[in-house]
Amino acid sequence: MRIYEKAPAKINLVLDVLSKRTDGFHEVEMIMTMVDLADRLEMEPLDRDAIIISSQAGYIPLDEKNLAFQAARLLKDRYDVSQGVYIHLDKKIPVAAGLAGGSSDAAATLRGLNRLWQLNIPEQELCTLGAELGSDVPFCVTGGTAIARGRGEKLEVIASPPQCWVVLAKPPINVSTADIYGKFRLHEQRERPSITQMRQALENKSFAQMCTKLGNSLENVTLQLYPEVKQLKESMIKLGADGVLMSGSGPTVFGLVSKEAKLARIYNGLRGFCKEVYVVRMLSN
Ligand SMILES: C[C@](O)(CO)[C@H](O)COP(=O)(O)OP(=O)(O)OC[C@H]1O[C@@H](n2ccc(N)nc2=O)[C@H](O)[C@@H]1O
Ligand SMILES: Nc1ncnc2c1ncn2[C@@H]1O[C@H](COP(=O)(O)OP(=O)(O)OP(=O)(O)O)[C@@H](O)[C@H]1O
Repeated sequence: MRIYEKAPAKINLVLDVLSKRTDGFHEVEMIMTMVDLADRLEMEPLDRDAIIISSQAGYIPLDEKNLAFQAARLLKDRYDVSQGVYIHLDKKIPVAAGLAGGSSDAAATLRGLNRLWQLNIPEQELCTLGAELGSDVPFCVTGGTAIARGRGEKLEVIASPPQCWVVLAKPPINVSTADIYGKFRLHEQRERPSITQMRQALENKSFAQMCTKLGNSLENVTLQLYPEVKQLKESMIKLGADGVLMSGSGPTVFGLVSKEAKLARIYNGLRGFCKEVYVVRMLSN
C-alpha cells in the first residue's frame, strides 16, 4: 500500500509575543492559517525496520535531522511499530522561510503513518506528539485557521479568512527562528497586534478589516537585521498589495490581494529582485 499526504504552508496573520519563559521559549498568541502551497508526501511500508527519506530537493537533510524522519521515529518508538517506512518528500514550500515547511512535513508524516500503520491515534494525541517535534507542528496537524497559544501548541479553531490571493516572496537569506526570538525585547515594542480584532475581522469575513489588523511582533527584529526584508515589504505595498506582513520569524513576506487583476503587476515587480515568488490562494476550512 502506498499513501499520500499534503503538507501545506502556514502564514501567521497575527503573532503577538507575551513573555519570555524559563524554558527558553516565549509565550505567544498567534492566528495561523494555511495557504495552498504544499509539499506532497508519499509513504510506503518497508520490509525491514528502517526509516528512509528521499526528496527531489537537494538542500534538506535526509537523515535523522529531517523532521519527517523524526516524526516517523517518534511514532515507531511510542507505538512499538516494527515495520519500516519509505517516505518521499516532494518539496514545494521554500525551506527556512517562516512558512513551517519542515513542521508541516512532520505533521503530514504523523497523519499519514497513523493511517498506514492503522494506529487509530486521535488527532489531539497526534498534536501532543507533534509538540515534541516543534512549536508549529500541532497547528500543522490540524490545519485550518486557529489561535495558537502557549508556545504554539494550545489550539482554538476559529473562523477562516475570506477568500483572497496570497503573494509570497522569500528573499535569498537564511533566518534562524531561535536568533530572532532571542533578539526580541518585549519593552521595545511600540504597538502590540490584536488577536481579538483579527478574530473579529475573520468572523465578519471582512477582507479590508483583515488587512488592517495584520501584525507580527517579530517583524521589527528581522527587518532591522535584514534590510532586504524591509525593502521587500515596502515594494509589495508600493506594487499594490492590500495587506502586507512578514510570516513567522521570516524572511518570507506575504501580501494579501483581493483582485486578480492586480496580481501580474505585483508578481512581475517582485520577480525583478526576488527569485522565489509564489501566487497562491488562502485555504479556507
Ligand atoms: C515563528 C513561528 O514559526 C511562528 O509560527 C513559531 O513560533 C516557531 O515555531 P518552530 O519553528 O516550530 O519553533 P521550534 O522549532 O519549536 O523552536 C525553535 C526556537 O525558537 C524559539 N521559540 C520558538 C517558539 C516559541 N514559542 N518561543 C521561542 O522562543 C526557541 O528559541 C526555540 O529553540
Ligand atoms: N522536511 C523538511 N523540510 C524542510 N526543512 C527541513 C525538513 N526537515 C528538517 N529541515 C531543516 O529545518 C530547518 C528549517 O526549515 P523549515 O522549512 O521548517 O523552516 P521554517 O519554514 O522557517 O519553519 P518555521 O516557520 O516553523 O520556523 C532547515 O534548516 C532544514 O534544513
